[in-house]
Amino acid sequence: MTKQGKSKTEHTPMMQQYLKIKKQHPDDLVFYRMGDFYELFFDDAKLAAKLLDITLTKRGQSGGQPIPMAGIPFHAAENYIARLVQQGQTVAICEQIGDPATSKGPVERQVVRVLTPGTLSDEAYLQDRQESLLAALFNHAETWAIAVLDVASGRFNVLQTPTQEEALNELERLKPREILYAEDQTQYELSYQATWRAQPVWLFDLDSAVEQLNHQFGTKSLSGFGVETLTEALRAAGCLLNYARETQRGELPHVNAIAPELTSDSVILDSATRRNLEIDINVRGEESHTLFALMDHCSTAMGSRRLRRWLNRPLRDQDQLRQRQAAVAILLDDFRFEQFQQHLKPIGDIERVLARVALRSARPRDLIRLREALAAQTDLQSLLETCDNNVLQTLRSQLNVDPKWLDELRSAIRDNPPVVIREGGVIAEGYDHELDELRGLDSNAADFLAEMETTERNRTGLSSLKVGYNRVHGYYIEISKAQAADAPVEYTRRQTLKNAERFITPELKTFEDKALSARSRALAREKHLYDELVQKLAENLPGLQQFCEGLIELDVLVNLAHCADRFDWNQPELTHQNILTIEGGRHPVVEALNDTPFVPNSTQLSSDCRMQIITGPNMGGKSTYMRQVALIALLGCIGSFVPADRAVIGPLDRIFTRMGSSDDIAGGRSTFMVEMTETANILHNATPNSLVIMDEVGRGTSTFDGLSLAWASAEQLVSQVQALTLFATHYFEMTTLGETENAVQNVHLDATEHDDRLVFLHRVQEGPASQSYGIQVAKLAGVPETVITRARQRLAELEAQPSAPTVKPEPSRTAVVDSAPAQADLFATAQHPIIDELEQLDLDNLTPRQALEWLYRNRERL
Ligand SMILES: Nc1ncnc2c1ncn2[C@@H]1O[C@H](COP(=O)(O)OP(=O)(O)OP(=O)(O)O)[C@@H](O)[C@H]1O
Repeated sequence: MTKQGKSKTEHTPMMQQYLKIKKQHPDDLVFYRMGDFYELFFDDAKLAAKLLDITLTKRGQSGGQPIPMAGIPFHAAENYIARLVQQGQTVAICEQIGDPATSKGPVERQVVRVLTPGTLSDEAYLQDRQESLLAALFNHAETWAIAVLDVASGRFNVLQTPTQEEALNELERLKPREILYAEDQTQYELSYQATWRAQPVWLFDLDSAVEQLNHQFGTKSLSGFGVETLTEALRAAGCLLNYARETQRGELPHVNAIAPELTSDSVILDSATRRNLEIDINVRGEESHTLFALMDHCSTAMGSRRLRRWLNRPLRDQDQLRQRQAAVAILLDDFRFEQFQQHLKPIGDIERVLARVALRSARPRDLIRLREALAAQTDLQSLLETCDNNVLQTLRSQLNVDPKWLDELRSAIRDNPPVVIREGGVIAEGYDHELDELRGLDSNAADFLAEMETTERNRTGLSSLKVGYNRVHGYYIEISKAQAADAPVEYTRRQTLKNAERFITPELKTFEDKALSARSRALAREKHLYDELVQKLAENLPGLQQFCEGLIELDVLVNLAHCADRFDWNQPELTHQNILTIEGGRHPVVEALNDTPFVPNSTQLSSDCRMQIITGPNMGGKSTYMRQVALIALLGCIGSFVPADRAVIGPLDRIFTRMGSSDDIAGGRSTFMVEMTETANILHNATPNSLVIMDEVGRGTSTFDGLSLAWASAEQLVSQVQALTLFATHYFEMTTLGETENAVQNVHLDATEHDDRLVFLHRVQEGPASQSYGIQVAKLAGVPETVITRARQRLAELEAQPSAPTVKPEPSRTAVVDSAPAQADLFATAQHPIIDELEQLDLDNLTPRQALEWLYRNRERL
């Protein structure tokens, strides 16, 4: 049992206060403010000491037991809190709100904020180029609902899906740091670290959700947002809003709208596809060498976050995509994007600044950032004026903000203000008459002190005499130890230092009272003015948010133009025909990383050819080729130009990939199980508008099982599903599928042996591959020579067998294995040279001796 359980009367009054607060926050680490420290007690202290690697101490005794305690200096708390929250903890900040001078017993304290992984808005806790989202998941019957809020920007979305699997896919796309769910429902394993938090079921009540949301947006009905019928999503949204308010301990005025995200609007990418295409996380779970890492040259952090969101949610609305393309094309003209970049680069993260304005936690430097952004308005608008394009003209009008805000911020805030308003020095001179006057009194002090120092030094003849000020002890006259004994009698000792004594005089005391009061009045005035300014900005939030939205979208479009120019990408054509044509396509990331020139390849998928069966040696470039096709399609669906000489992209609804393999140890699934689950998902959900990438399906099991499964899956995809499919395989027999299915084309990647070296051509050519080169590739990879030699021998033996064992078809497999040849590996198809020679022997004209010699010679070769 923890010590918190002890009877209340056994604790000191302060501990009683602490325990009362802790009881209301059983799951949070309570940061209990004591002077210049936040203290944690009992189990909180032990956990924090472990997670932060700080010292665990003891504080006196309570209830007869020493109290475990860990302390964090107030001024360094942000860093510690950030580390705790990153590790999935929640922190309740409990401040002193009473006045210690007048309090009887412990000072009154209150939790002023709860920091949780999904509700952060302070700069110190957030990653620049990544959103930190809060979500709520709710399931009722056949509906799965997600509400998602970015507290740091105010964006609030809801969506519903008909299956759990799709809902989990959406969570994988959004990657919320914290997910709320009803306590009678389940939490799920996701591929990234998310904190799941159970909430009482009644918080998902529909009526109170609708009421809360209307209250939040100041509306009577939610129909204007297009979410009225999404009842399950509204229940999730209600619970989420309540939680966000609780943690912020206040209103969220920047959350002023809710928007539905319809899954039917986007090209769906499941989590396996997201991982395989390495959109913003590579297969090793890192950010490097991803499409996002390659493309992110956004000028602002908020632009980067938006680009990431676009890449993760490609769109189906071709009109919208064409408009984006047209905007990118205009920005490319005369390198216009470079001029925009110049003006966008100095702009800070005002999306988050505005959220902090709304939450009244904006710091002086936030306002400077806002000021800098507003200062770019005129230049950006006049640049946009020259762009004849709908999207860019809409952005231009979005950037319209009343110039009075820029004027106000210019006149109100000093150029290099301190980090916090606490010590003052933020409000500029000339902004407020009263403040200037109070400051005047304070600065006159400097003259007064200098004058006093001279007079007193002359009067006393003490050369070491100095007049000074320090925050703790106030004003003083300092005299060195050696001369201190000669201080005049009216000097009263105030403080003793190692080498000096400090004194006060009645005259200095009177001055001190006056100066300190002017200083504290000036500080109070400054704080008041600052709060008033933030309040005024907060009241004008929608206009500023619209300005910010305009900047973000402009930044992303400018970035797309930058990429098109830098990587030599071209504008794809979007069509309603169900085709995918690529000429001279490249894999953008492989191309950028490789030292050697990238070999472009073309692709043609249409009703005549719905599936390419791709064969070729390991390392030949099959995976790269297939990924490049998917990435080109994806880029086309965000409105970007693409790495190809020419591309025509039909209407896509989903991109599926089944590639590589990894154990899902956490989920308890073997490599083969993962492979088959992903294959099942594709076979169930792909449509003729889906792009399907299958890499080596079936390789995780025995040859015949694997080949049969690969065959049947491919057959189903091409004949029933009719999806646009790229199917790479090492099962050479798969290349005969085209004999029965017209819409199947064989292509291969090739290699040649040159001076005993294997050279990969990386060129996609028509027809099936003729050789596997597996052993040569193994040699390249450094497999020991003895093993390579033995492998060659074994290969020859296998190839020399008259025929490999045939499969006895089970009834259910008949269709597959009827046409599946006996030996299932590409190695086996190349005829051994000895058999070639044997076939060519002219037996009728061979002497017995010659025949025997031939036998001896060739036995040696085996
Ligand atoms: N078109 C290309 N141009 C230049 N280099 C390429 C090209 N395609 C692939 N490569 C290079 O070849 C390497 C191997 O390619 P990839 O992984 O696609 O081969 P693979 O055929 O899928 O191999 P495996 O069957 O072993 O998975 C890549 O890492 C890349 O460096």
